[in-house]
Amino acid sequence: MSIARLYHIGKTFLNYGLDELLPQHLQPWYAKYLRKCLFWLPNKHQDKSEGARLRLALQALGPVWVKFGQMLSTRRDLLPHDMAQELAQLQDNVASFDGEKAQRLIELALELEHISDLFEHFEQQPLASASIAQVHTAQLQTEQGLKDVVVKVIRPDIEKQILADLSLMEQFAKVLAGLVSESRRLRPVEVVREYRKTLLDELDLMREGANAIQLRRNFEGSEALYIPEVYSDYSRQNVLVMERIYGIPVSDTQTLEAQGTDMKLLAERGVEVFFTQVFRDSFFHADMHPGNIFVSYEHPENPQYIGIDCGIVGTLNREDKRYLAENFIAFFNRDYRQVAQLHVDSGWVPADTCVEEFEFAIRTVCEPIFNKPLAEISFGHVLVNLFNTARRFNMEVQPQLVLLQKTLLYVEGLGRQLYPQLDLWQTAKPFLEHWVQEQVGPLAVAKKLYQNLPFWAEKMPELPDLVYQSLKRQHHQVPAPQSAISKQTIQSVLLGMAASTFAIIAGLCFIAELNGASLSSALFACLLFICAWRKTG
Ligand SMILES: Nc1ncnc2c1ncn2[C@@H]1O[C@H](COP(=O)(O)OP(=O)(O)OP(=O)(O)O)[C@@H](O)[C@H]1O
Repeated sequence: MSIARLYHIGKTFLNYGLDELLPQHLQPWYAKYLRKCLFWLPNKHQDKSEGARLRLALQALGPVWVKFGQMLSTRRDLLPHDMAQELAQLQDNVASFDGEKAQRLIELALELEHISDLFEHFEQQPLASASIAQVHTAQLQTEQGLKDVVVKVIRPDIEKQILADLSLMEQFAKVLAGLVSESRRLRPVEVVREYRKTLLDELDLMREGANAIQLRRNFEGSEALYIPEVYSDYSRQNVLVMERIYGIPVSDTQTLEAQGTDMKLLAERGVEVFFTQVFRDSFFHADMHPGNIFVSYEHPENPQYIGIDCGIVGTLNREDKRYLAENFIAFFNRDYRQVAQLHVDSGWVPADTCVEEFEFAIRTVCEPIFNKPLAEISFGHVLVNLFNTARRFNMEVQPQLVLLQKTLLYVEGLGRQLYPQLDLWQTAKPFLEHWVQEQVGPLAVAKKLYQNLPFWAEKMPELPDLVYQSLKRQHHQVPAPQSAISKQTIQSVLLGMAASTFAIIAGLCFIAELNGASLSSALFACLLFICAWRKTG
């Protein structure tokens, strides 16, 4: 750890008066004493608000801290609203690095003698430059002809810098948590650890490439979302080559309106794409800030999103998805008992939680939200409130849910910016209800049968053998008078098995939309079940 860097960080903190963010009565005496000793580092920005001072300090400390501030701005569950708003203004204003250097890095990574061995034309002047990577345009000869591509390359030596700053950040977080017990509520160590993981993931472009390929596959042929093609043969840990897209930045509402984009449809599609990613695919783009979303120039009446930068993605398991969907539905039905019960059932809060008390707490926090018209309610804020309440009842922090809530806030903000009257609940409700229905309705049963089919297909040939052996055993063991009854039982078992087979066939035909075959198989299954039942009598 560099002493000079440590001093620089401490100086910046004090010059922006960040020590004053902690109320005096919470500061231990030795911290106050130390502050007095450092008299030559006064707060030079007393005229500014706390949020503005924090924003400026992070900006002064460089990209790793700026990105940290950007991440914090999305943690509305941890920060006061005005501070989060301030931090949301943080933009990475980084100078680009030398284009020739970028070219050399690409040549080295792709083992090229010269960049022209692979690319027809490589533009040394970067198209964009961000804190971690820089993007250059080029043309690539592919099987489909000459294609416009972009080459993303990680800044040289950035990893060392990031690791050094991250370890300093971790030390600060530990000191803060140790010195001021009140600050533990903000879980500084945990927040920094989460940030570390996100940042280190972003340093691996192979990972980003793989995520983009998966998302592209999930939305193949979709009218709502397009993900550019990744040329994985030319992807390395620090270099990513992908199709160049031409689109209107989603924040440029003026151009979108000028070309006659159906803004309502565009806003609704944003919500639809998000819920599809979460509930259908369990794989969602979790870095949906406006710089990563474009809208195609084509078909403004049927607008299509284009998504880039798939470095951060989230996933949810089946149970999380189901409880989440049911939570939303219960919440919008104002069924707080159900919300509380779902939190217990899902294991998000301990099993011994008093459901009545929890229900009451949720009601207290959430009922005021319904003072607004339904169309104005934010799903993201509903989740923030729910999680904050649940945390008081010892809910463990679930990183996948935090990521989801953060993305939801982005999606909502974006949707309302495009079309202020966007009714999120009306857009999402049919989707959620349909999804829940699919999980518990007859289709779900049929699907489960379908999923278990390989197991039954494997076991089926063994069944006659098993029945035969069981008959043989009975024949040897059971005394004569009872064998007549056993025969009936066996017949009933066999009929039951045949009935089950036809029920499975009916389910499969239903999935394959062969309704006639499904109905007749179902009828036949019923008939066999009745026969089996009569045999038991
Ligand atoms: N496939 C593409 N086609 C056209 N432009 C692109 C493409 N990919 C990236 N860009 C441009 O490069 C910019 C930076 O790309 P990207 O967001 O992937 O980099 P980043 O380093 O992850 O930035 P940040 O972390 O700030 O989001 C984008 O905002 C966009 O302008």
